[in-house]
Parts: sequence; C-alpha cells; structure tokens
Amino acid sequence: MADTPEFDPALALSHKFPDTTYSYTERDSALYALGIGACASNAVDADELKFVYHEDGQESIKVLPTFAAIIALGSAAFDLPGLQFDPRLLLHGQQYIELYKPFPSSCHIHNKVSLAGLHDKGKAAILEVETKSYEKESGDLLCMNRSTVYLRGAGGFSNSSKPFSYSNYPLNQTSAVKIPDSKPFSVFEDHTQASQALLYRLSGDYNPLHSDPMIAKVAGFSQPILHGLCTLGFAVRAIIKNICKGDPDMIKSIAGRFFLHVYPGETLVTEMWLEGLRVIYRTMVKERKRTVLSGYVDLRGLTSSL
Ligand SMILES: CCCCCCC[C@@H](O)CC(=O)SCCNC(=O)CCNC(=O)[C@H](O)C(C)(C)COP(=O)(O)OP(=O)(O)OC[C@H]1O[C@@H](n2cnc3c(N)ncnc32)[C@H](O)[C@@H]1OP(=O)(O)O
Repeated sequence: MADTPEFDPALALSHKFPDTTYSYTERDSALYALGIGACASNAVDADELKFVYHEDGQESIKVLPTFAAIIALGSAAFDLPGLQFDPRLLLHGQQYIELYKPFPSSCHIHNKVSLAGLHDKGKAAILEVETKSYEKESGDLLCMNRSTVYLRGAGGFSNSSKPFSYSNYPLNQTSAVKIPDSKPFSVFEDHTQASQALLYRLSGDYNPLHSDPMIAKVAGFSQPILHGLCTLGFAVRAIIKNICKGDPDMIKSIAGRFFLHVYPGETLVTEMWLEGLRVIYRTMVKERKRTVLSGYVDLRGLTSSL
C-alpha cells in the first residue's frame, strides 16, 4: 500500500486534462504497421502490403484501426493531483477503442482528454483515461480510446472501508469476456521478433520497461517486455486477416484486457469465435501456454464468404 495520505479522489475527478494535438503521415502509420508485425513473415502478403506500401492503383496506404491508440498516446498523462506512484511499476491493464470513420493516411488531430475511471484495489490503483480524437480540419470525431492503467503500489487511498470506485461509462463497454467452450472459428499463429518492442516503441511509446533491462528488473521482469498495445495490434491484425479478409474498415470497436506480459520473441496464438457481428478473441503465448490477452472486436458487417 502506498503512503498517499494526501490523495483526494474528489480532487482527482475534478482535474481538467489539457487538450493535446498529434500529427501523423503515411510514414508513421507504415512504421506502426511494421511494429505490430504486418508483412513480417511475408513481405508481399496480399492482405497486409497495403498497410506499408502503395499498391498499384491505390492512392495511399491504409491505416490499421489499432493505430487509434497511437493517436491518443500523447494524451496519456497519468499525473493526477496527489496521486503518487512509481512509473516503473505501471502496467497497461485494458484498452477500449471506438472507431467512427476510417483514418486518413495523414492527419492533424485534436485530442480531448478526461478521467473515465478511478478505482482503489488496495495493492494497486486503477486509472482510466478517455481520449476523443478529432480531425482538426473537418472537426470530425475519428475515434475514442479508453486506456486503463494498473498502478502497482498506488492503492489504499480510500477514505472509507468501502474501496473507492468510480467509472462514468456503460458496463457493456468493459473488456472482460467469457471465452466460449466451443472450438474456435479461426486460429492465427504469429511470431514476434526479439527486436519487436524496439521497433514498436518508435511509434511513440518510449516507456523504458520495453527497452531497458535494469528498469524491467525493477518492474519484476527478467527482461524488457512487449508493449500491451503491440500485443493488441497483433491480435486485431489476426482478426482483420482471418475474419475481415484484410479489410480494416470492417472494425467498429475493440476491447482487450492484458492478463500477462509477453516477452519479445515469443509466439502469439490468437483464437477467434464469431458471435453475430462480435469476434471474441483470446491470445496465448505458445511457449508458456498462457493467456496474455482477451477481449472482443465488433464488426460493421461480415464478408459474404463467412
Ligand atoms: C494510450 C495509453 C497507454 C497506456 C500506457 C501503457 C504504457 C505501456 O508502455 C505499459 C505496457 O504496455 S505494460 C505491458 C502490457 N501489460 C501487461 O503486461 C500487464 C499484464 N497483466 C498483469 O500482469 C496482471 O493482470 C496485473 C498485474 C495487471 C494484475 O494482476 P494482479 O495484481 O494479480 O491482479 P488481481 O489480484 O487478479 O486483481 C486485482 C484487481 O484488479 C483488477 N484487474 C486485474 N487485472 C486487471 C487488468 N489487466 N485490467 C484492469 N483491471 C485488472 C481485478 O479485476 C481485481 O479487481 P477486483 O478485486 O475488484 O475484481
């Protein structure tokens, strides 16, 4: 339990986050696609080349839907008044993304940030930050991200015997899913590279937990771990490939909960179940036979061949 006697949840909830901006070009979205393994095992993959290269007759490269989380990254300010925590112990717990229109291949973005949740789990504090991203030129809302961070050692701030818990969003948007007992509709196996986190970090998440062996040890890991959003990128890319037949614009929303860390170089096996327009998924590390991520992806429709 952290020594945070001055932490005042009401003060935290009234905190106004500053708006942020972000600009990207095709180069950024292509680098991101490579960071989540696009074309890693087949440089001319028919479903994935469009994310990194202009194919014949294509005006611009396509942007993957999980790039939404990169757009919101700069707004991930977790320094709330009075909340003390060791940033080296922060872990990404969950991510929820809503996509309102396909991303342009380059764009200037305006982010509006707010606190969507705050929970005292005793041994940890959970913080949920919501970011709405608008295209500057048109003013159109492009996407919404809700990032849940798990702050180990920062809990124990509740003033009453009932642990403090606040969230301002509907229960049906939580990332917890029940994995069906049935055989998966589809399974996709993919290898992360030993350098995966070093490549992924160039998209904007420079947390040294993913690159610095000493920081990783302080955080309790034998070596730097993969970014949670990189693992989520691998999982959603598997769904785009196996269920959406390579069409990223079929994705409407994405939810994922990180259960366990991934070491770069490990093999990810993503199982998918189709329930109407919802894909329930579970990603496991093959070498350790452990679930690292699960959640759901809602689709706008299904391809006729399914
Ligand atoms: C765009 C913005 C980006 C955000 C910044 C991200 C920065 C990045 O650089 C950082 C990263 O990418 S870190 C890498 C990815 N994340 C991980 O590897 C974490 C994997 N998960 C774990 O290790 C454990 O689940 C762990 C440690 C999280 C929890 O395990 P335990 O301590 O054993 O928890 P447990 O006792 O089971 O539960 C305690 C209460 O917490 C809730 N909870 C558990 N896991 C959660 C999770 N993943 N997300 C949200 N809540 C979670 C439980 O429900 C429980 O609450 P309750 O008692 O009320 O049920």
